[in-house]
Amino acid sequence: MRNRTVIKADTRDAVAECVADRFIETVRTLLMEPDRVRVDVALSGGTDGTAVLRAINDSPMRDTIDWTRVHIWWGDERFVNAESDERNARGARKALLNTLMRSGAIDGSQVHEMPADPRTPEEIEAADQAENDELLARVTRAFQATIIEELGLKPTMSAIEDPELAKNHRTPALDIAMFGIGPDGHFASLFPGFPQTLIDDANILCVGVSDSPKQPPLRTTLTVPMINHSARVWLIGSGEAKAQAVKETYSRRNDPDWPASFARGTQETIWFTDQM
Ligand SMILES: O=C1O[C@H](COP(=O)(O)O)[C@@H](O)[C@H](O)[C@H]1O
Repeated sequence: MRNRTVIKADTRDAVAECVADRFIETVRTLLMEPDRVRVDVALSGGTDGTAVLRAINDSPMRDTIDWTRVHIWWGDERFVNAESDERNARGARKALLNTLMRSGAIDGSQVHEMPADPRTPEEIEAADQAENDELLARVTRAFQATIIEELGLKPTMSAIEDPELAKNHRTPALDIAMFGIGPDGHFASLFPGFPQTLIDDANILCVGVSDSPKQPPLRTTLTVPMINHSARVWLIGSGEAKAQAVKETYSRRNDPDWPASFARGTQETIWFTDQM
């Protein structure tokens, strides 16, 4: 098993601060690598994910990062109107990104939001599951093309026969992917017993969920193959409500009933908690 670690802090706030400190230090270190052009990170919504972003925002070390070379992604998103408070991206803007954008440290081209629902409330109300599935399939296919364009070329490029061409292609990979863990053990929008959790085709990087057990029902999410190409996968679960999920997801391997048990970074996989 590749590098599974638990980092424990005493309180929920201390967990968020600990992740924030590690995030800042890791990004700074990566940006110092001689060949490094940029760092790509995936953020999370939810209570823990948003607390981490606030802690980064409040850190005296925040501005020691050269944010002009940091690109922002999300592990999952709620497929609702772009301005909805339910959007993980909107939560992230309020907690951190607005500060960075206002100061000019980050610009819009570095922020890669997952798609929002373009429909009117009436159209959403009238849509059936088949229409939702079709729309989600369409927008996630388009977003997958963005991932490939930004983070590497086609994940199947290793199959290309021309070795010279193949050398220039890499599997899309994030440098840091952070996830909150739900009390049911979900991470991103990969829920217990859901088929999306079981996708193991490396060509499928991003998919839709039209019947999420957690509101809102329509979502987009990175898949396990995409997540597990990340160098560093960080899972955050604080508070008593997450205690069992943290324990089960850390101690199990690839258990569909505890989706975060599938998480595995190529360099490190860390559970941050105040519970174990
Ligand atoms: O719906 C979601 O839930 C998880 C966990 O959220 P929490 O409120 O239980 O901490 C979150 O990580 C994910 O990004 C979000 O879409």
